[in-house]
Amino acid sequence: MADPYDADGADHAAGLPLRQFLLSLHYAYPAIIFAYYMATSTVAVCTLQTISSEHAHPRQRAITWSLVFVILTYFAQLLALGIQGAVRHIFPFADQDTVIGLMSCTLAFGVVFAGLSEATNPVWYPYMGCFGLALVFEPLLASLALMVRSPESLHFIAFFDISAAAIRYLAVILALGFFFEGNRSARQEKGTDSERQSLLKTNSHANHDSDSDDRSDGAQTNGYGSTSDTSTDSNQSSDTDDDENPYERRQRQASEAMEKRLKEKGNWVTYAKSFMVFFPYVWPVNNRALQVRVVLVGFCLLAMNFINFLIPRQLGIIMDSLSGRNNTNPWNEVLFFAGLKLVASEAGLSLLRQWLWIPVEFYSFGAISTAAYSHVLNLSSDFHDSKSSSDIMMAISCGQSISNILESICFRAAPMLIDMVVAFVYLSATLGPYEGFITIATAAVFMYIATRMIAALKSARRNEVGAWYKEHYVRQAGIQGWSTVASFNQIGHEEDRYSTAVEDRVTKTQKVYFGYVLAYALQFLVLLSGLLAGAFLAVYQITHQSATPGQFIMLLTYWAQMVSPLSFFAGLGKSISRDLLQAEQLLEIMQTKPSIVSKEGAPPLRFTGGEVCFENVCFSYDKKKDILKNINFTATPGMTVAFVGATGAGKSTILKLLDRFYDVTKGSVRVDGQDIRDVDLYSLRAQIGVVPQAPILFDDTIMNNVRYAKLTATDAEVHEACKAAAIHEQIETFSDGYQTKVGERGVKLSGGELQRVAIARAILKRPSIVLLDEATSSVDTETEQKIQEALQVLCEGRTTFIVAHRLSTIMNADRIIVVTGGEIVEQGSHDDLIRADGKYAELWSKQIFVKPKEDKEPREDKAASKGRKGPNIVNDLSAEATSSELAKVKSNPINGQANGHTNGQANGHTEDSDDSAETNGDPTTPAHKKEV
Ligand SMILES: Nc1ncnc2c1ncn2[C@@H]1O[C@H](COP(=O)(O)OP(=O)(O)OP(=O)(O)O)[C@@H](O)[C@H]1O
Repeated sequence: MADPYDADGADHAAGLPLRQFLLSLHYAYPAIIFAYYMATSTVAVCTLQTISSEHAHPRQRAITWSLVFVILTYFAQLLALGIQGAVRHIFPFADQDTVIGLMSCTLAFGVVFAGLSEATNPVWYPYMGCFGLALVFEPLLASLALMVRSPESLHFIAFFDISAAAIRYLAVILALGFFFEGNRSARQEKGTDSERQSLLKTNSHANHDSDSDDRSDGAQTNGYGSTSDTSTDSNQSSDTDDDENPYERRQRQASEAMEKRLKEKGNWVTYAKSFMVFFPYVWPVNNRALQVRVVLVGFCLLAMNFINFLIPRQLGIIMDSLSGRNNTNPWNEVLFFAGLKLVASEAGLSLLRQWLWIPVEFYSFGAISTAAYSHVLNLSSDFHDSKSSSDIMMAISCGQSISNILESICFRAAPMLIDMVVAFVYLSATLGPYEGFITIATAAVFMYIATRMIAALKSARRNEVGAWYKEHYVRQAGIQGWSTVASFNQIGHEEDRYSTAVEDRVTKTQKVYFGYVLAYALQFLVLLSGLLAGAFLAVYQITHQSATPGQFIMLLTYWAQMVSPLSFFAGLGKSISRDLLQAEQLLEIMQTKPSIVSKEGAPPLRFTGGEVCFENVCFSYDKKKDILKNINFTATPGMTVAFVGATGAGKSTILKLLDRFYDVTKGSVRVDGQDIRDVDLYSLRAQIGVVPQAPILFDDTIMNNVRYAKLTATDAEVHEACKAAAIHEQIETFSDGYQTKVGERGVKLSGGELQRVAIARAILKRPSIVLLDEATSSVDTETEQKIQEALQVLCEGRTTFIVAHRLSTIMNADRIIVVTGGEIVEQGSHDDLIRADGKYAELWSKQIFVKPKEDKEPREDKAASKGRKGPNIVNDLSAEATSSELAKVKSNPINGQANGHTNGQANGHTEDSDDSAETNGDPTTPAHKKEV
């Protein structure tokens, strides 16, 4: 390449070492600036200084303008050199290192400028460090440039250079000055800040584009990943629904969790370490064969890098061979090229790599999903009560994101980076540093534009997702609530609602789609400009015999090969942050420890009859509001204890403590003298059978649902349990009998059938302690009677705890405990409590519990069944019993009034209601009403 200094006589033999030094500085200076900026910015991000930096610098704008001047001076110098070259017909118009140095400085300071102009509250040392470096290097470069010039070469351009350098130096000093002056005035103002602070929240970042940096911006404004932090966003979002859709809510919660953990951990490195919990699932720890596969995949990737390097080179060789520039045989070269293409194709290395990788990938996916599912099942009630099941399921399915992150970094980013570095080095080596510079500058501009475009499309994308959820919701609501829609004649309304939602979604999708098309167009324009610049340079070199046509072809092929890595890198940050957010949701679950676990080495429960003792039990769900206060009672083996009281009093909570779904806050629960916290949890639950208020069945056959209590039970055992639960005959009438599918959560069964299947399930378990939580609620009289009969079978001889609102169902319990506001206010038998004339008597008087017992049983049988030692649950009141019970209540002065009132009501009903009429929530019939 021609050296203009020779033409100008600037290069002296005596100044050769200085010239060499200057040459290396031209390359080193921008490289140092760039390396320093990237390294310190990475440290600032990794150590969360970008998040904690909260105060805007008062002179940030002035500093940014100083930087603009610095960049402009480099431009001006380049322009002057170009003009001089054009006027004097010299090309290249100056030393290669001088021009590359100026261009690289423009690029390096351009990167610094891009960072500074986008940052709201920047961490300053990366920027100030660059200015500091400029303070040292600029005078050094300027004086060296002067020293290596001969006096006769000090014409106009030299003076221009010196002036530009001087202005630049001044701009650097000004930038530093602004920084320190701004700091000083900020410190002074800080003292008076508190007095001046507005009472209203200021929106200092209103115009700040959050999209530029998901992480830091969110943290600095409305929290990490905030969804409504900019005016742009809020404006754009205002035309959509204000409500947060489930996707946004999950994203926001994950962002908040991420920010919280980041702050706790202090930096990204320790934060990333917490993901090590997934290591055993991602890396096949105990599987040597899979480990070997991973290593081989690594070799495949390296081989692929090498092939990617060889292919463009080989094309160049073929070209030169065809044009006779080298002495190779084009046939052989083409054959070799074909071989390379085959190895690089989907049928070559790629196939091998996939074959090696697929088992590893599926190992990881399977291992994470199973571990997450198992972890969730082993978590305690507090976790399951506080999380929505859809969120948990979403989080479990996020396992894939962990392997996505690793795959993106190890198998895509790393090889692509190697490809790009190799291409850059090879192009610089074969076509000179100008070509190298063009490559790197194009890549930098491409990346900048691509990341900016992705960020700019963020809010449009968010709107699209919101519209998509809205459409989904409207559709789902219409279909699920079809009967309501149809019966209220609102089909037209629903159609309109849906079409509006679809229109809205389509408009927003189009916006996003068009945005992406535009972004791609812009990115490819950048690439095209770079390619054209590179191609012109190569053509110049070919015409000046310093390059071959083969190298030109090689250049074009490398450029084509660089497109996909560049696009990938532009979207890498975004995709990793999305995967990280998803992984965060799973990590949160995986880090949750079950609150109810068996103590280490806890012995199994020694069951000796089923005595249950609550001693000074206090409990709170949230450690703030006391739900149970000082609960004391003992149930002897085989006893039936009923809990009554107002809704929300804490009755079901008592049952949950016994089943150890929660642990007491104070006091203890003992079974046969053993604190349930000291025994094996599994052995405790093995002794307890629960019939909940709303039993949940699996979407499976009745047979399998009942058998769930004892997976080894035979069909005959299941039939027996169902007979005992008085549901067998009904099941037999179903078209598929025991093989009938019950539907999701048992929706295909009626309430009474569902409850009896649940009772059959509990009977099959043969528990020693029975918990019935309003097991006969919401069913008709006849079904209730059947259920009560089934319960008698279940509870016989077992310690039984019943929660009931209908007092008629528990009046024969051995002990009735009245709970009010989490405290036991009364306990005793029905008669004792009626006599005591307290809360229970009051409740009793309010309930008209008159219900006919169809006298199907012969009198003797009835007497026999009365004599049987059963669970003492009343399934009904006989007419005599009813009269005597009411007489008792009537004899109470306090109840006389109440009774008069209730009787009045009952009588009122008697006159004008039919057989199915209910009074005060209890079914009544004319037969009894007459008696009353
Ligand atoms: N998982 C939970 N987390 C927080 N609070 C809860 C939880 N479960 C119940 N509570 C609260 O505890 C109190 C007692 O609830 P509990 O279900 O024991 O009442 P209850 O007497 O059985 O009521 P009901 O007769 O209506 O079933 C209520 O105020 C309820 O809101």
